[in-house]
Formats: sequence, C-alpha cells, structure tokens
Amino acid sequence: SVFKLESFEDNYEAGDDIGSGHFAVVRRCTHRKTGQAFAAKFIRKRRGGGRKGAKMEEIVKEINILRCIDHPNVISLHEVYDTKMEVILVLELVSGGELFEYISEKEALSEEEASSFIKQILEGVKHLHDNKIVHLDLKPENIMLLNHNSTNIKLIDFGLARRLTDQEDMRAMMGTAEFIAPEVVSYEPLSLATDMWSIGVITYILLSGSSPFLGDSQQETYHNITALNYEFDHDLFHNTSELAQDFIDKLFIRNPRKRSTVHDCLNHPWIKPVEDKEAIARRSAMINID
Ligand SMILES: Nc1cc2c(nn1)-c1ccccc1CC2
Repeated sequence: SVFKLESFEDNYEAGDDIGSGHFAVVRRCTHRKTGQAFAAKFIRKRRGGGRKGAKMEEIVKEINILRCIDHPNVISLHEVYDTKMEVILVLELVSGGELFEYISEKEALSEEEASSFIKQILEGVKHLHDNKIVHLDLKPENIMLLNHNSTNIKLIDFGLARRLTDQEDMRAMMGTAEFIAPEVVSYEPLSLATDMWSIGVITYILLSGSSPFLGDSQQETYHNITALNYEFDHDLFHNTSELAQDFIDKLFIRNPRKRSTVHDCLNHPWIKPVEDKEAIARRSAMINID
C-alpha cells in the first residue's frame, strides 16, 4: 500500500479531538489548500517488543478493508500517512456524534426512528457482507451521525473487521475432510452472522434504552448470551409492535446458520414497510393513465 511520504502537517491542520479507538485518537482536521474538513485517526505503532500500539499488520488490514468499501452508510478513507511513531488515516468527517449519545439523550426512540436507523445500518452492513467483510464490532459507539441535525448514520472503526476469505483459507488448512473429527468440523468460524446478532442487540437498545443481555459482571453477561436469557420486559416494550419483537427474535438465534441474514432483515416487514393500499391504488391509477 502506497503511503504519503510528505508529512501530514504539511497538508492538514489538526483540530479538536472527536473520538478515540484501539490505540488511536481521532481529531478533526482541515486540508490547508482546500479548507475541506476531515477526521484524522492517529494510530500508534507498536514499537519493538512493547505491548502499547497496534501491530502494523492490523493497521494495514484496517486500511485494506477501508479501501475496498464505498457506501453512503460506511466511513470512507481519503489518504494515509506513515510516520515513525504512528499511521494517520485521513477519513471522511462525520460530526454528528455517536448514535450512542443520541439514544442516551432521548432514552428510547420511536419505532419509526429506530427502524430508519436500523435500515441504514443494514444497508451499510449489506455492503460489507456483499464484499465478504465482517465488522465484528458493531455497537452504538461505532455508529456515527453524519451531523447534529441529520439522522444519516455511518459505520466507523474497522479495527476488528475481517475479510471472510481468510477464514476459508483457515478451513482449507484444517486437513482432509474425511478424517476431521466432528468438533473440528462444527467449530463455528467468525461468520457474517456474528454481525447480525449485534444488530439484534442494537435494535433492542434503540427500542427500549436497555441492553438485553447485560449482567452485573462480564461473566454474567456471557452467561445470559449463551443461555439466550433475554425477554421483552413489559414496562419497556408495551408500546413496541410484535413485528419489531419478531425482527429481534430472528436475530437472537444461537445457530448462526439459522439467524437472519442482512438480506432477511432488509426484507423483514418491520424494515420494508408493506406497500399500503393507497400506494397500490395510486400505482394502478398511473398504469390506467399510461
Ligand atoms: N475508533 C474510531 C473512533 C472514531 C472514528 N474512527 N474510529 C471516527 C471516524 C471518522 C469520523 C469521526 C470519528 C470519531 C470516532
């Protein structure tokens, strides 16, 4: 990958912090020549045998993933600068804050608003999944609003994202199929379905303001997840439609092969409103005119 050799400071003026990630800080920045605003993600490089900082191969993996996606609901990568101590990703600026903050201010959202957010997240995830990329870290903190007065969202932070082709290579390395023990065959590699579970959790939180599996400790949370220990608490969900609950139930399925795919979700009636009667009438009226 070709990184810019001239210094980042030659071309950009860095401004305020707007977020942080794995070994990274993100600052608003302005391109000196054009005045255009971007987000600069400064990722510390791991030096020597130290623990701090990201490994170069991880940084390159995030860059290569960002380079092969281009979608209105996914952050885009503009330039990369490589310096001794850090790699700087110049990313599209989204300045509306995290969806997480937006929800906390509003407690819970209306079903229309929640469904509209989830539809955008699904559109972005569909683009990733169609390119065999699994995000692996979908959560409200990694979903940003384009700006304060819009409800357009973008997925950010591909620090944990993977291309599934690597996974297939792994399975190829598993040896000759006929001699492989059942527990090795059934090991569930990270799959696209991993993101779909997360979308179920995000949907539950958007509709209720509460987290479905959260326990008092990480261990309790893991237990709740593996036991599928969740319910639609009446106090939180009495205003929520059966359709919304059905959408979530189809994502909280233990077997990844049985879980809704991103295509199933985009075709679910909670997301894809069934065309109402007058729309059908209008359409047929148009046909009669032609
Ligand atoms: N870990 C993070 C965290 C963030 C971002 N990227 N990675 C980001 C990307 C583009 C615009 C704004 C941000 C701020 C938060």
